[in-house]
Amino acid sequence: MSSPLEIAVTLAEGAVVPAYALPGDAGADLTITEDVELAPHQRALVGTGVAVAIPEGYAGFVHPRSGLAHRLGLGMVNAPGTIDAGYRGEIKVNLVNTDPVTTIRLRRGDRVAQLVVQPVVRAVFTPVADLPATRRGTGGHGSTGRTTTTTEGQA
Ligand SMILES: O=c1ccn([C@H]2C[C@H](O)[C@@H](COP(=O)(O)OP(=O)(O)OP(=O)(O)O)O2)c(=O)[nH]1
Ligand SMILES: [Mg+2]
Repeated sequence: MSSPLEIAVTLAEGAVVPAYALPGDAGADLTITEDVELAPHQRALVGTGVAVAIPEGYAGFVHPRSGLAHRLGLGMVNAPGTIDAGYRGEIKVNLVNTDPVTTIRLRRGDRVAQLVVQPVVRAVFTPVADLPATRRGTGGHGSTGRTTTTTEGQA
């Protein structure tokens, strides 16, 4: 197994070091430092108390947790949130309650999101007259055909 990438972190009061719940997990869980109550469809920018120094050539991506999404309807407005290598501020999570009926109550210390660290490349964007041809061409947005789960055209 390759050795893990070391990332320096600072912690505000009540913050928890991001940690992988199990071997092989891609995301290190992030906890919040305050209690939050989200009414149906309400959103809130919530602090984790964690700041990181991600090395150049990598970025962090803050993803929702599927269990909370499934059980409570908790989502993230900007999922996945991008943590730039140069960012030294507190990682914040833009949470949203997607449930139409039930309020979500989160407690300080709850693991509400997960940080996935990935290599990233910097591109050079070069304007040209024409792009190289491909089989897909300009087709998108369902151009390869309908899926069996579509409700289009149903009464
Ligand atoms: O979920 C997120 C997303 C971003 N950030 C922080 C880290 C990131 O490096 C910085 C800027 O994020 P982004 O580039 O997505 O936001 P922007 O609206 O483009 O702001 P900026 O003009 O500061 O780049 O905000 C978070 O703490 N949480
Ligand atoms: Mg930006």
